[in-house]
Amino acid sequence: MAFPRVIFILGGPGSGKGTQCKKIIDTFSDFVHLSAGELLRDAKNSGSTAGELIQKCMMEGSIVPAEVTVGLLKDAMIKFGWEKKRFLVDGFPRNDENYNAWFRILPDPYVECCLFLNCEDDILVKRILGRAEGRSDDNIETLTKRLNTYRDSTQPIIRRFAEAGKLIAIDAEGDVDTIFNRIRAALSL
Ligand SMILES: Nc1ncnc2c1ncn2[C@@H]1O[C@H](COP(=O)(O)OP(=O)(O)O)[C@@H](O)[C@H]1O
Ligand SMILES: O=c1ccn([C@@H]2O[C@H](COP(=O)(O)OP(=O)(O)O)[C@@H](O)[C@H]2O)c(=O)[nH]1
Repeated sequence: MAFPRVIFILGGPGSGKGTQCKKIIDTFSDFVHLSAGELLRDAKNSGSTAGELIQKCMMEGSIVPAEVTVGLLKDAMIKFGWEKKRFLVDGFPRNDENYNAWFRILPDPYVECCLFLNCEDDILVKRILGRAEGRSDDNIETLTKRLNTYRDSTQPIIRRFAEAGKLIAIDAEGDVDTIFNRIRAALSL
């Protein structure tokens, strides 16, 4: 049985995960972009039973329980063709619970690497407060909590990938195309 190939994309809120994933899928047709945050927002808006919990976590800048997120990611991968594509899993795994659930629930998927978009907090804040998507969590109060969650829960996961020899760190400061070229070079695309 073939397994899906996965590249996790991590980085702080506003580090450019969505922007760079879009550029990758627009340029290379064998990639599929799965944003964990988008899947959660879609589930919330479609009246899923987990909707209230998702809304609460997003407004608190905390992390939705893994069984919800992994279920959505798994369903999306199956929909796109489980073993045929290279999946860019954006914004996940964000904490130990996410990380452990991924490997517990999914049948030993092949994780190529974790791409880490590295960006200082002051730039993250500027980008998020300038993002014009009308997201209810893009306000300074929730953003402060998201940055704390990123530091306390997600950065240890990034270190975990580094220790496993699976981390590709990218300088995510600069213009969008310069960063995209760094990613292409790092992934040999
Ligand atoms: N390299 C960059 N320079 C300036 N602004 C950027 C850059 N990359 C992304 N942005 C902008 O910053 C905001 C956050 O980017 P986004 O890709 O949504 O980040 P994330 O998915 O990591 O939260 C968006 O408004 C986006 O247009
Ligand atoms: O695997 C995930 C991905 C996202 N989120 C929630 O969704 C929010 C927005 O995440 P997204 O990746 O869309 O945006 P970012 O914060 O990186 O800009 C986060 O603050 C979390 O509350 C989550 O709980 N688990």
